[in-house]
Amino acid sequence: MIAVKEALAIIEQHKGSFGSEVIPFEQSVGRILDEDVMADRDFPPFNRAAMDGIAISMSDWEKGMRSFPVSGEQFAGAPQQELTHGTCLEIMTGAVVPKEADVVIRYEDITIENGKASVNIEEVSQGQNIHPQGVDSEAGTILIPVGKQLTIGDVGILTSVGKVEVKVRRLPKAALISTGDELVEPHETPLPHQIRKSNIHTLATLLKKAGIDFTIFHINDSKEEITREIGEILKSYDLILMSGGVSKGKRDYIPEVLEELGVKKHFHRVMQRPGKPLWFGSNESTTVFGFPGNPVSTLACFMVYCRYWLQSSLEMKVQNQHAKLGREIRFEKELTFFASVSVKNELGELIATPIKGNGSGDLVSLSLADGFIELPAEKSIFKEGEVYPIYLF
Ligand SMILES: Nc1nc2c(c(=O)[nH]1)N[C@H]1C(S)=C(S)[C@@H](COP(=O)(O)OP(=O)(O)OC[C@H]3O[C@@H](n4cnc5c(N)ncnc54)[C@H](O)[C@@H]3O)O[C@H]1N2
Ligand code: MOO
Ligand SMILES: [Mg+2]
Repeated sequence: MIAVKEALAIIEQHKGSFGSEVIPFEQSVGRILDEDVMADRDFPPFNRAAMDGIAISMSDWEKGMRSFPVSGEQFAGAPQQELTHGTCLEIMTGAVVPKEADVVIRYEDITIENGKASVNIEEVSQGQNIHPQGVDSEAGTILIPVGKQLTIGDVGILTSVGKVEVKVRRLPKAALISTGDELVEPHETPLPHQIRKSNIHTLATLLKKAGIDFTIFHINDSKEEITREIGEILKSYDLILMSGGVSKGKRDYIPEVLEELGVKKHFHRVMQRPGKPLWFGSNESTTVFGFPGNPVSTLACFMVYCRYWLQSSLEMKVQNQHAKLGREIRFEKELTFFASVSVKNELGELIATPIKGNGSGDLVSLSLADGFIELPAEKSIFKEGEVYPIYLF
């Protein structure tokens, strides 16, 4: 059995790589950019009026002019005009500042009467209310660097530079497999000795949230069936997430079958609760997580290990989150404890309060949980106010 830290290090060593793909910008938020996005022109691309008003020349102002005949209008979307010295042009926000003009004065600061604009303020400065060409970014500079996870703010940049399609890192194609003779579909009525599947649908929801395509399978607890089905599934998927069948039970065949099928075991069992029997391995094309079947274990193992594998594989820069314990908790075993917690934000601080539940089979208590807090194996008393890593759903 290995420690959590060692398990994570092994996962990092066995990260995947799925190449890249080109997708429409509409689908790009959350994806990892696989090219630099450059400014195709200056930002802004011309001296842009930042206020509605009039455009004048500073040299006229310096000569003492305070009243300017209006010689025309410069609207947004119209080609640049040339200002005749000794006059002004009315100008709208977003318009190109006319040639020879270098000051924009707001309508609030002028009075227009009989075709003449009189300025009502004492001072103006060269360039006022003008957003100069190239000040935000010059043509050719990198606006979004390779490796960045695209955000809402990036959509505006992509479209501004004409990137209707963008190269991103491809995501793994996943298979989700539930195992167990006791499981029936959610729409079915279970017999007294059966239960409805839940883990696989929780995992499916997590993958959907991550934008990962998946197919759901079910395999019964028969060694022949497991061998046949997994043998087939291994041929077409980058990632297999399984739930159940990895512990010590007489029909927990998953670890031995995977190894017989040539999937190399990288570790089996981690010094943690929940999720101790976690199995992780891979062959040249497919990575396999065998999550322990108890619902809280499956979820915790996905949150801690599978997400880490995805982040490593996609070379994402991730900042680990931490939270303060909302109340004292004791855990005597020499295992890392991933405690289910409800989380609230109190004046900018995350407060994680452990949820009372009945162990890793208690999926009802998960309804109150927002994530897991990681309490290290070396300690057994965790005091209110202490800060620990947190994995939020
Ligand atoms: N002798 C030992 N027994 C067990 C140990 C151990 O160390 N020694 N470990 C326990 C721990 S910890 C866990 S966690 C479980 C892991 O069990 P398996 O991964 O082998 O899973 P199963 O035996 O197939 O099922 C366990 C439990 O989970 C339910 N389950 C499974 N799949 C689903 C699903 N898709 N949706 C909902 N529930 C599911 C299943 O019905 C069982 O109740 O082993 C302990 N035993
Ligand atoms: O890992 Mo098991 O999840 O402790 O029940
Ligand atoms: Mg079992």
